[in-house]
Amino acid sequence: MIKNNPVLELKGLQKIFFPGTVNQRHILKNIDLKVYPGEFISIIGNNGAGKSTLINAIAGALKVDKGEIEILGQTITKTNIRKRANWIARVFQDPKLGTADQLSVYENMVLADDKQLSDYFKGYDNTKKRTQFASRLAALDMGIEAHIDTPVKYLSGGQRQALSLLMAIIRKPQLLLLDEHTAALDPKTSQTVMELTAQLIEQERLTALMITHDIDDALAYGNRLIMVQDGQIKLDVQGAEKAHLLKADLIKMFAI
Ligand SMILES: Nc1ncnc2c1ncn2[C@@H]1O[C@H](COP(=O)(O)OP(=O)(O)OP(=O)(O)O)[C@@H](O)[C@H]1O
Repeated sequence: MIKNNPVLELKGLQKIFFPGTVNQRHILKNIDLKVYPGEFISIIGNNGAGKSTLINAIAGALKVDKGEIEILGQTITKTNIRKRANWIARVFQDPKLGTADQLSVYENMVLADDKQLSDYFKGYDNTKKRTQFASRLAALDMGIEAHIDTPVKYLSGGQRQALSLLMAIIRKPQLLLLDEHTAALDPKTSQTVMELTAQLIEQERLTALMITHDIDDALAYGNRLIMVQDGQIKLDVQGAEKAHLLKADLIKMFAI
């Protein structure tokens, strides 16, 4: 099968914290990875394995010491986090991080959709945009559309995380990074947001990397699974191989 060009390519990524000191820690050890359009990759691994460091490096929140990062064949290793936001969107574990507390749901969505930001504040009739946003909120089926003018701080954690997700994808990013984005939610809400995530990724044909500690979710969702151990990719499976993976086998691998 001929594959498209990768959306993301990591070449020999290395990160060492506190180099040259007694606290030196080699966290990313020569990571090579190609991520193709439409892939939805779960990333699992022990605490401290380097998963968030990897995501931070891709998003531009952290500088790497060695290696290259490419998006759609363009090297972005030295591109700052703001510019990378043109291609990369992110949803964090804490629902509070993806939205602005004091602003309404509508205002938050305006900021996320900031291409026409000036239009919104020039007093234009934004009825069309409001209707569009309301219908996208209604599609989430989390009751947020009824609160479109409510400050986000009054939403539940699940509603807020669903809104963060919608805001992250509103401009169709080339790459969506999900950093344990359901971990702070109760089990039922976590499952609702997880299903919503999978649905949106499929509908919008997004490419996504999702860190999770939930092995069941890592197995049930996405079409590829990566295990990071001690700063290296220890397992990388997709398709039928992923579908046949057993939870017990993965748990055994954690112990190695
Ligand atoms: N900015 C930093 N400065 C120094 N050390 C850091 C920094 N960020 C992460 N580390 C260390 O790097 C190691 C890997 O952290 P990282 O957050 O990437 O792990 P993780 O796999 O995401 O773990 P978890 O599942 O617990 O979130 C940890 O030991 C952490 O303390």
